[in-house]
Amino acid sequence: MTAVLRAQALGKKYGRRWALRECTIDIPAGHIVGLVGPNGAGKSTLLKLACGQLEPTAGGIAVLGGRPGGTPAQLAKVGFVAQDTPVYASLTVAEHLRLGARLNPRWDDGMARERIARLGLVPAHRAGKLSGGQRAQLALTLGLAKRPDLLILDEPAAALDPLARHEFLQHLREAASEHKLSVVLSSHLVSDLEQVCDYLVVLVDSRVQIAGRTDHLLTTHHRLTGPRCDPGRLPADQYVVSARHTDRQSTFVVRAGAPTHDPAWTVSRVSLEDLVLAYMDQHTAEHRRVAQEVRG
Ligand SMILES: Nc1ncnc2c1ncn2[C@@H]1O[C@H](COP(=O)(O)OP(=O)(O)OP(=O)(O)O)[C@@H](O)[C@H]1O
Repeated sequence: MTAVLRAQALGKKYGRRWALRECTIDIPAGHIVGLVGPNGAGKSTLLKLACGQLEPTAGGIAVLGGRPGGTPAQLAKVGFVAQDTPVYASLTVAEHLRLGARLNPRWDDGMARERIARLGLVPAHRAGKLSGGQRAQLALTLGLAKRPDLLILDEPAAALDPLARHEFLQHLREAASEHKLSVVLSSHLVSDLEQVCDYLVVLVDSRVQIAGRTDHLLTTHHRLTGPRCDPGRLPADQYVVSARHTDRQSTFVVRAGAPTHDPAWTVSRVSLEDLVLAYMDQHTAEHRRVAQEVRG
C-alpha cells in the first residue's frame, strides 16, 4: 500500500537552526494519524514540508508517492489547514466557497454549503469579522470540501468549543470512512486524539520516538510498579520508555511483546495519554535515543 507520508532523514533549517532534523517516518494510507509532541518539536515544520509549503534542507519526503506540491494533480490530492486557520479577512464566507469551487477539481459544494448552514455561519459575513472558532470552522470546511485523499491539519480543533470539537472530530471520522480519506493531524489535546486517531506518531526534538497503530501501541506498552531499582535491572525484553522513582518505588512505562511475569512487579495497562507523556518525558528521552542508536 502507498504510504501517505514517507520521510527519509528529512531536515529543515531556518537560518542556522534546525527546526527538524533526521526525521524518518513511514505512515501507511487509510488512517487518522495523530501527530503529537512538545512545543517546538517540529510538528508544524513537518506538516508544512508535507504539503509543499516548505522545501527540505536535507533528506527527502514523499506524500501519496509524489513530491509535495509538485504538480497540480498532487496539489488536488492533499488538503492542508494550517495552525493559524488561514482565511481571507476581506472575503465573505460565500466567496470562500466560490473560491474553493474554482480552485479544486473535486470540490464538494453540497457538503460545504450544508456544513456552513449547520454551523450557523452567515454566507454574507466577512471572514475577518468571524470569531477565532468560526474562522477555524470555515477553514476546516474548505479542507474537507476539497475532497482530498490526504487531509493535513495543524492543531485543527484548538480554537473550537468542546461541542464543536466533538462534532468536527465525528465529521472527520465519517469522512475518513466514507471517502477513504487519510488524515494527519497534530494536536496537544490527547483526549481528541484518543477519540479519533487510530495511528499515533510522537515527535520529540524533531525525532520520531514511536509510530504505529494505537491499538498495537496500547497492547505492547505496560506500566510496571515495584521496589525502587535501576532501569538496567529490568528484564532485557522490557524496553524502558520512561522511569519515575520515589524513595521506595519505581514506576516504568515499558514496551514489550508480553508483560513481565516477575512477581516483584505490578503490571497495569497504559492509556494513550500515559503513552504520549512517557515518550515526551525529557528525563528519559536521551536515554532512549542512546538505546535506539545502540540497537540500530
Ligand atoms: N519561520 C520560522 N523561522 C525561524 N524558526 C522557526 C520558524 N518556524 C519554526 N521555527 C522554529 O523551528 C522549531 C520547530 O517549530 P515548529 O513550529 O515546527 O514546532 P511545533 O512542534 O509545531 O511546535 P508547537 O507545538 O509549539 O506548535 C522551533 O524551534 C521554532 O522556533
